[in-house]
Amino acid sequence: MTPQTPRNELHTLHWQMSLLDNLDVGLMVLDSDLKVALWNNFMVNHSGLPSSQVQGQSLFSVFPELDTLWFKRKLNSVLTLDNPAFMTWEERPWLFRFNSYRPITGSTRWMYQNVTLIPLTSPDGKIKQIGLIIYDVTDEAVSRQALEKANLELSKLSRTDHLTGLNNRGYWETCLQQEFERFIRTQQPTSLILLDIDHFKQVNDTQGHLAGDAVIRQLADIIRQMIRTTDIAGRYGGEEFGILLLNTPAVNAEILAERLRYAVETRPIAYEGEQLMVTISLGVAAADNSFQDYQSWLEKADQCLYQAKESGRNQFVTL
Ligand SMILES: Nc1nc2c(ncn2[C@@H]2O[C@H](COP(=O)(O)OP(=O)(O)OP(=O)(O)O)[C@@H](O)[C@H]2O)c(=O)[nH]1
Repeated sequence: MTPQTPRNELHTLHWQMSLLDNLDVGLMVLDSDLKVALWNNFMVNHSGLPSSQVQGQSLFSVFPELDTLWFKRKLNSVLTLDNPAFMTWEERPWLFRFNSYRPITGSTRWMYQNVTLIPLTSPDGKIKQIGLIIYDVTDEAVSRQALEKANLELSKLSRTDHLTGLNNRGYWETCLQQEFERFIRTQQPTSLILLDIDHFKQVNDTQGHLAGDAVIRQLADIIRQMIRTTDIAGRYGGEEFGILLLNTPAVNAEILAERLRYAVETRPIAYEGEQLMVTISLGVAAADNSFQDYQSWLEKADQCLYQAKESGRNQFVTL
């Protein structure tokens, strides 16, 4: 070693510290008694606390809002197992409640963080410390959440009927199939109502297609108001609707069928200053072990609906 070496090492250490200080990630070192030993500029800027105010202080006295029990357990496991640990924003959005200053993500108030905890050992292997690296992942978190929201919206749209907001035929039929399979497994009573607007062609022909649409929407509203949250309603065809009633025997499904029939018969539909009156016919069929598949169940309800039409409309039929 030349006499210059210590000065060179000091010099190297100095610029290394300067680099660490100016990294765009949070760096901090905790002693084994959880006092702060290093606090870089990122932490100063985002916490508003200068190094002089934090260094040598217990982390938990500087940040009383930290979840002490949980975080101490994490820190202790890093110290005792000598293994790094990671915390992602999906588990906990942030460790330190710093404001978010990201320009493209003005929608969030707090900075989302990923945190890495690293066990640090002194050259003699005796003194243990923990290094914390805090990453600002606000942009990633916000765009991921926006994407998830958009996907949810898309999947909702793909199973929704545009005119009524009820489930569309494809999705509703999938539910029907699932519920039929559940019935076979559990033998819990499950019923199905198919309903259709009477002489709907006349509404279209005399009042126009838009009036017809208003009638379909109003009927969907009545269905929505009258069913339970566990029931599943869908627009099966043009002016035909299906309702799946979970945990409901036919006798109770008939009560709902009659309530719907009565509500439609007695509630005039306002359309462009006119009061339109319509009626509906309904077929009610409970799931049965004799059905081969869900289509047989649907056919049974359709036969009932057909009989209701044949018997004069504005009524329900159960077979
Ligand atoms: N306005 C409107 N009409 C529709 C829609 N979908 C289907 N229709 C009409 O619904 C009518 C169905 O007529 P039909 O199947 O003959 O039955 P109906 O006149 O209701 O007679 P019954 O069912 O026997 O009482 C047709 O005129 C279709 O054009 C829709 O989304 N909007």
